[in-house]
Amino acid sequence: MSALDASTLNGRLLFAIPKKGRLHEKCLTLLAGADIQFRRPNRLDVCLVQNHPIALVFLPASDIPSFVGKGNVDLGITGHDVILEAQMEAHVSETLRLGFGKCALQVQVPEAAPVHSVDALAGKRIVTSFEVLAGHFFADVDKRAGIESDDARTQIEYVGGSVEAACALGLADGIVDLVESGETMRAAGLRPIATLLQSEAVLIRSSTPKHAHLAPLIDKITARIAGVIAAGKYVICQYNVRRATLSAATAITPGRRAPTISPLEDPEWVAVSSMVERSKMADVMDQLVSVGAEDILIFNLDNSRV
Ligand SMILES: Nc1ncnc2c1ncn2[C@@H]1O[C@H](COP(=O)(O)OP(=O)(O)OP(=O)(O)O)[C@@H](O)[C@H]1O
Ligand SMILES: O=P(O)(O)OC[C@H]1O[C@H](OP(=O)(O)OP(=O)(O)O)[C@H](O)[C@@H]1O
Ligand SMILES: [Mg+2]
Repeated sequence: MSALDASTLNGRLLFAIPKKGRLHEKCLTLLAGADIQFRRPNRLDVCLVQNHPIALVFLPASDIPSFVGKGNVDLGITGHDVILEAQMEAHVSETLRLGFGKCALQVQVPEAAPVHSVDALAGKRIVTSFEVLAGHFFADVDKRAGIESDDARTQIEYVGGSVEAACALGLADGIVDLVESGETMRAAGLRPIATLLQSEAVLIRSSTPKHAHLAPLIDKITARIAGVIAAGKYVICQYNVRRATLSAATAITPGRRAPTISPLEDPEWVAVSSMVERSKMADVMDQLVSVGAEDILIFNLDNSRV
């Protein structure tokens, strides 16, 4: 493939995808589920989609909010946390929560430190990749502590990664970093003392789009991605139940709109089919058994439009 230039991209919807890190692989799975076909030549961060007038732009997750917010890129996937850090929440609309990349931004201190609330960190040194959010948070802490002189304020220092090493290296009294399983935090001998925010991956578009003609394609891609996400979130639960206990069973599986009820050859029995949240599936099956349902089956969904 020849090198890309601006004319090749002309008229195409630009869709930003995290080029590395925790969100990258999950985004590729989503694109495949939405049938967005592309071949990414080695090292190239822009590539054309074969079956839609779209170009994918592979960028660091933290740069995506400003590209979309300023309207250079039409659509993007990134973390809610980095939208707030980039101060782009007024410039992008978060149109879909994607259910992955879930984590919390927390203040952490060494296990053994005699620090039990953030107020004890007023005027101390904080290392983070989230200097804007940490700056606002500790400005409030300083205010509560009555710190007014610039010299006495909590110092916020930016690092690009491996934030958890800062305390052990003697660079910080505390850090502000993301926590998912807590494994990194515990391995670094740290414990959380406050949570700034919860985050997950989101689909975003510009609040002031530059390319009005792309709106229908943006809506179509959004609907496809929503379908893939819903297919992962729900299962189909099918079972047989006596007509006499049907209402008790359908109260357990009301479905999204209503359960499908089909007659069986035996007039005393019916088959019920209903969408159930995957996370509630085991509980729902237990409850169905307790009201006399039989032959309970669970089916995965490959895709959906719900
Ligand atoms: N441990 C985690 N679990 C879940 N989501 C996470 C985790 N760490 C980061 N994220 C989410 O992923 C986004 C991108 O962070 P990540 O650290 O993966 O990117 P990066 O810094 O570009 O990559 P890398 O750290 O590999 O250089 C974050 O803004 C956050 O929303
Ligand atoms: O609670 P856990 O499941 O352990 O996840 C949290 C870790 O994940 C991220 O690091 P990443 O993998 O992006 O490495 P980095 O520090 O080099 O950015 C984050 O900065 C934490 O260090
Ligand atoms: Mg990282």
